[in-house]
Amino acid sequence: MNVIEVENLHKRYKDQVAVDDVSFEVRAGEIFGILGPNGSGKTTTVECVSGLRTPDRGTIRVAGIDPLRERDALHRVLGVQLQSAALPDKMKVGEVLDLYASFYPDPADWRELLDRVGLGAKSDSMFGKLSGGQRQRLSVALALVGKPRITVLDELTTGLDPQARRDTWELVEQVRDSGVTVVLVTHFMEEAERLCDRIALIDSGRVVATDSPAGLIGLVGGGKRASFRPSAPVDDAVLLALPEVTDVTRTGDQVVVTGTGDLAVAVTLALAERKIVPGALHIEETTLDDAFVALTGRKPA
Ligand SMILES: Nc1ncnc2c1ncn2[C@@H]1O[C@H](COP(=O)(O)OP(=O)(O)OP(=O)(O)O)[C@@H](O)[C@H]1O
Repeated sequence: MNVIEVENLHKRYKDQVAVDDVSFEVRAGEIFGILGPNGSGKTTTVECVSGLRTPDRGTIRVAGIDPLRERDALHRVLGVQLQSAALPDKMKVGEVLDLYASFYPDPADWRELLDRVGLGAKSDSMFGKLSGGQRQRLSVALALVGKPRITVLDELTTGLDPQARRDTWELVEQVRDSGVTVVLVTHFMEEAERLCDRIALIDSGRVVATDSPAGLIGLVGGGKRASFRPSAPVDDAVLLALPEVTDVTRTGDQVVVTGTGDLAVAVTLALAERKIVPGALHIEETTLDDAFVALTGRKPA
């Protein structure tokens, strides 16, 4: 079942087209990633979905609700955490939650919510004293205080250290596992690959592809990559003749072979038959980064 449907969304700011033509569906119970480099139109897209901006064209439905026409109904099903929520430094965490809870007719028990996001001991702390990771956790609690069916989390881990980022990822999974559909906006390929059930890959205001992380990687041939420095010259044709190999590129004396299956074994055997040693052999799985580069023709920002 789809809980969000976006069709042909277009939004321009004066002479800047932020969202050119974006369509996607979000299914109930998934973590859906909106992934793309800075400035690709992700925030504008979710602001339109959240009823905070008026699209120039296109249709949006959130649990069947038109975000612009039925704001109160939207408010009941969708909890939003947008980038850099500004809260007064001197406000206590508990006071912030009390305030947000007062916006809803039937709010969640915010103390329980604070425990869930790992801030149970912080209700008397001032917002200004929280670390970056704690602020992000609080922002997740604020997005959930209205007991939404769907939540939008925008650039949740930007600026966090690796441990805080991993903790936040676990929290997002817990939110999904508690039955809330999550729309996760991110420009971190690794984050999307690790967390999302499906991803809309966005570039310059357009959806380049929508699929599971494995599906996106599969779209570009998927599989593996082996790079090495051969001890003697080897023709591309020798490598391309192997059924596991789909492509061979070279940078200086380094050879990069992409393919599938037992790529490294096939390549090293073929080289061994010619008494060539693959120096500095390095084997990698194709990542979303690679898929992004292949699908857009450029590096992620
Ligand atoms: N309020 C605004 N007025 C004018 N231009 C804007 C405004 N908001 C965004 N833009 C421009 O629209 C484009 C898309 O921005 P948007 O914030 O939606 O992208 P994004 O993918 O979320 O990027 P980021 O991750 O950097 O926030 C950018 O070129 C941005 O400069």
